[in-house]
Amino acid sequence: MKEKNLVIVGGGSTYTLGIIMSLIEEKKNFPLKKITLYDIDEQRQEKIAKATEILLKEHYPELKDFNYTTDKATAFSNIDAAFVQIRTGGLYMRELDEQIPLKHGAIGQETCGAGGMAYGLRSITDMIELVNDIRNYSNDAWILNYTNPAAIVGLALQKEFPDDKRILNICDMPIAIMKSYADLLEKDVWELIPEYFGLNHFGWFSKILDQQGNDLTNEIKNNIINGDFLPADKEIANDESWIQTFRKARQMLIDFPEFLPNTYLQYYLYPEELAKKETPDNTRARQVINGREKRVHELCDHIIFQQTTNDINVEADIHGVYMIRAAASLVFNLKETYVVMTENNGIISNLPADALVEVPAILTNDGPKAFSVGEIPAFYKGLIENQYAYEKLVVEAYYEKSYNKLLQALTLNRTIVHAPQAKAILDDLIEANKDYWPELN
Ligand SMILES: NC(=O)c1ccc[n+]([C@@H]2O[C@H](COP(=O)([O-])OP(=O)(O)OC[C@H]3O[C@@H](n4cnc5c(N)ncnc54)[C@H](O)[C@@H]3O)[C@@H](O)[C@H]2O)c1
Ligand SMILES: O=P(O)(O)OC[C@H]1O[C@H](O[C@H]2[C@H](O)[C@@H](O)[C@@H](O)O[C@@H]2CO)[C@H](O)[C@@H](O)[C@@H]1O
Ligand SMILES: [Mn+2]
Repeated sequence: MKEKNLVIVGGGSTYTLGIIMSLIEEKKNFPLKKITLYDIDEQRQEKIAKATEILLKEHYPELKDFNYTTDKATAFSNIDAAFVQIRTGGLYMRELDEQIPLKHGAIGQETCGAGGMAYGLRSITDMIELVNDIRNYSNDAWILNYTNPAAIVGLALQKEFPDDKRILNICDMPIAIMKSYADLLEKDVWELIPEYFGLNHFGWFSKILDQQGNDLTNEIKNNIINGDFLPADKEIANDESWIQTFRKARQMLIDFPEFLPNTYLQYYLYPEELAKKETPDNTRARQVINGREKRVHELCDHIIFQQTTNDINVEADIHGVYMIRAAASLVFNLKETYVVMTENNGIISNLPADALVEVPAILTNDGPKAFSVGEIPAFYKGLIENQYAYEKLVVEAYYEKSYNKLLQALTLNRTIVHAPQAKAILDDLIEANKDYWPELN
């Protein structure tokens, strides 16, 4: 395989070091000539980049070039793939996204409900600009976007770049859940073949098969109902919030036993219960600031101080490996199957054609080729249509600068429902996001 050039956009992200470690482990699957980190925050990126430089020198000596920059021309010229992982407004704004709805009794969450809507309206402008910038310099590069809320960002990109077939919106949640299934079954996650349908952070596994075609679904369901379903990926295995989230899958399965749920459905199925559990001074953003962000920055400081990675474990994580293998399948036309987002166009036959559905697809150099799902039952169809209407209204509201459409969107969202509550949350979010959102009519 000919070596490729990769840029990681949002180089200062808490995920970059994990991606680099995963690129090291996956170098045979996705051989690289050059890695570039790009960020708008020079200082935040520098810490990660300096540690990355040492890591790569010691573990990826074959790599011909590593650099980090805030210059778009340097970052985006002559690249084959871009991983995009930005956070407009940073963790500071994430905390407000989580606290503001909570103040009004609703779920505060990074991608679900009102918090997700606020984050979506912030992300769209930057994501459109980034895609245009990348296309200015590298017209054929594959753009893997996992900037959140991926459902809303993905819909906006689909609207803005309808003819660009080299943008793939992708999320690691399905594979992270499959990793937990694999642990229950004492199998390797890559041996499992998923049948999955829905929207991003809003879907279900209808079946899990092994490589021989044996159906493992009932065994998984029994294990979840009779055992303790826990996060398995090392990144989240000891994280109390993720432990509680995975455990909630048992309740979802008892209440709705037909399909295996994405863990994010907890926010839509039990909104009042989950909102009551949240505390405004310790929402997830605060936990990430005191947890993953602190851990990653301390690790970088340690590597930079020692000028070696000799005393640390260089370990890939499921998030990084998933993005890298999916990218390799696109770039090298490997025709492997991954759960990704793609325009519906009849894949789920009783959902709108323009919905951005999350389903298994073969990743080729001509883009994702999704397997047909067919008709889905009324309960799932109803839930998805409601959620899709919310997502679509958010994107329309962004383009039309429409207060009214945002109010409609929030009122539709299952984490809110009540119009006066939606209005109060929206008014507070407008104030908090005045530096980021379009001015509404
Ligand atoms: N879809 C998924 O499965 C998935 C999984 C993990 C993370 N994510 C997403 O990845 C992103 C990064 O998460 P994080 O917690 O590491 O956040 P973070 O704040 O630590 O990192 C984001 C980085 O992006 C930079 N940035 C912001 N705007 C930018 C722009 N316009 N251009 C270039 N860089 C910019 C910031 O300076 C920061 O260094 C978030 O959107 C998060 O939701 C998605
Ligand atoms: O609350 P956070 O910031 O810890 O996580 C939010 C993200 O959660 C999912 O992704 C990952 C997680 O980020 C990562 O560390 C991994 O090891 O496990 C999680 C589940 O796969 C989600 O898919 C992302 O969209 C969220 O941003
Ligand atoms: Mn995700």
